[in-house]
Amino acid sequence: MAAGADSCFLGFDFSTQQLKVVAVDGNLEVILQSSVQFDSELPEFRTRGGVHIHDDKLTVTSPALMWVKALDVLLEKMRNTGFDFSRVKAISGSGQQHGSVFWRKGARLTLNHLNPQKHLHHQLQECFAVQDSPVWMDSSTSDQCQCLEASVGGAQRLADITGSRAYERFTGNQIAKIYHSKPNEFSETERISLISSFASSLFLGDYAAIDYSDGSGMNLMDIFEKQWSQVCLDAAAPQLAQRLGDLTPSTAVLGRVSLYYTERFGFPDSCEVVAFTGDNPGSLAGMRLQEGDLAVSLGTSDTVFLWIRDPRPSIEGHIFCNPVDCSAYMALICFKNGSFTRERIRDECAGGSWERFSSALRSTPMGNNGNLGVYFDVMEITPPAAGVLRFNSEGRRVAAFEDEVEIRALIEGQFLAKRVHAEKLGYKIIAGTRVLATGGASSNKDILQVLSDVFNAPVYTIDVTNSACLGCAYRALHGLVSETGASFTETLRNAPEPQLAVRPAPRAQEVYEPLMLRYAALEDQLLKDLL
Ligand SMILES: Nc1ncnc2c1ncn2[C@@H]1O[C@H](COP(=O)(O)OP(=O)(O)O)[C@@H](O)[C@H]1O
Ligand SMILES: O=C(CO)[C@@H](O)[C@H](O)COP(=O)(O)O
Repeated sequence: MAAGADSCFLGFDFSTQQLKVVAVDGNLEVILQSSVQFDSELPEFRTRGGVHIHDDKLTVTSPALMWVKALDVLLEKMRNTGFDFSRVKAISGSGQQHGSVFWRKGARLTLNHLNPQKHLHHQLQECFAVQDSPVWMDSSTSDQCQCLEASVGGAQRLADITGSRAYERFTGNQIAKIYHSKPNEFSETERISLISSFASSLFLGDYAAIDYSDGSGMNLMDIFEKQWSQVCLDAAAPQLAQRLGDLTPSTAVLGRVSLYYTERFGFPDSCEVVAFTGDNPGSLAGMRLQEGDLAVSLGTSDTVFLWIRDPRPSIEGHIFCNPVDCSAYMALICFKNGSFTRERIRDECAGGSWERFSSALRSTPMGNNGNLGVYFDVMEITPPAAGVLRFNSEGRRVAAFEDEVEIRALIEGQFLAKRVHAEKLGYKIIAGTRVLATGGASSNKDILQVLSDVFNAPVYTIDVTNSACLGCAYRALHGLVSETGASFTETLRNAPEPQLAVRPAPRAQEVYEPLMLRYAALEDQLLKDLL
């Protein structure tokens, strides 16, 4: 696409631990990256890792106002670096998936009349019927999940409609919980947004539609018809369709930025807002995933995802509508024990240093001399189990490993799980397979080496660890031309290609093939023991 070099596109990501932004110019070069860490830069909200874990250890929320204030701070940071907002032709963005924002009656009017002289968080503080938004780490809605599956005819039937069986963190089940446990707040709610559509609403100055791709993570949308499933809506709460508003293609232009941004920051009044989406769909765009590639995101959560044409929903994993091609889909598997578990082991076994953590990986052999572990500090999503288990080379359970062995056992266990579950979904590693890695931990080459060895495939990365932001800057650009039929791939053909980061070691296949079988058997045993 011929976008002038002096034009610019912004991609925001409202993720679990921070708000981030990437700006690319018309030549697709990254010209700015910035972020606001919730814990350290907005300490007044008292989050740890961006969230509040409640006393039941199952309910996990974040204050909706924290995300608003983070946007105030981020835009001011950008202005202070001299960023020229008048160049911005379009913006888009993403949010951690599944989380929900409950707007109070009257909030739309406030959004429509934002005063450019004041901060957003001052104007929107009364706008949330539920102050603490449920987020993806919540696993408190097992009852609602059972109820939803029963009302549509079972887990597989629900997956056939929505792309996933019922999952605790999925928005429909979270809405059902709020409807039953906070009836007053629910009746005060005029609109329910995903975090992605909440964020685009802030820029539009009006309620923004939920896009097909992030909408697929709600257990409420028919992913084939691309509309709300009435039977699912009815199972969650009454009159839900009007509270959710319309769905929209992920490539749609929703409208122009509100006057608030043109007057306060100097955005041009022609600046378009392209539908925001989920952070994993955003990453698919940022890494410009091709069919056959496997993406591994090592953010707060770990995820594995693929581009697929012919979706066959099952009771494990998720199918989402594809964010850049309306006729395609993406498959995703999510692991909750990702970065926080790596940080715990880093603190306990490497004195809090990633460098020492890495050096332990370098000094221990592939296969860890047969020592293997499962590290589910909190109830895992894939598979639904909790606990930390360690086994020595004879398959006997042991209470502890030495520090270096523990570090390798954690990382090998995490990646063996990813390969085992990707293969369960039908994915086969073949010659030519590329593993594309992203997220905070993808900056660690020693972690990537283990990933490459376990998958016996080369691992590629892009320059920007936050591929969701980059992908959304790309999506902003593509949104401007998508109505002409221009494909995302064609529009972004000149964007930088992912670069080879590491190759598998020669004996990797020989070492990890048997370990995969051992790991799969171990997980099966863990699940049987729980029954
Ligand atoms: N050198 C490193 N090695 C391993 N993990 C790292 C390293 N640097 C950062 N991380 C991890 O990256 C995580 C943040 O990843 P990020 O993708 O930014 O998260 P999110 O988008 O979910 O907010 C941190 O929690 C941290 O554990
Ligand atoms: O629940 C899921 C995906 O289904 C998570 O992947 C969230 O989308 C959180 O993302 P990060 O903040 O970890 O990137």
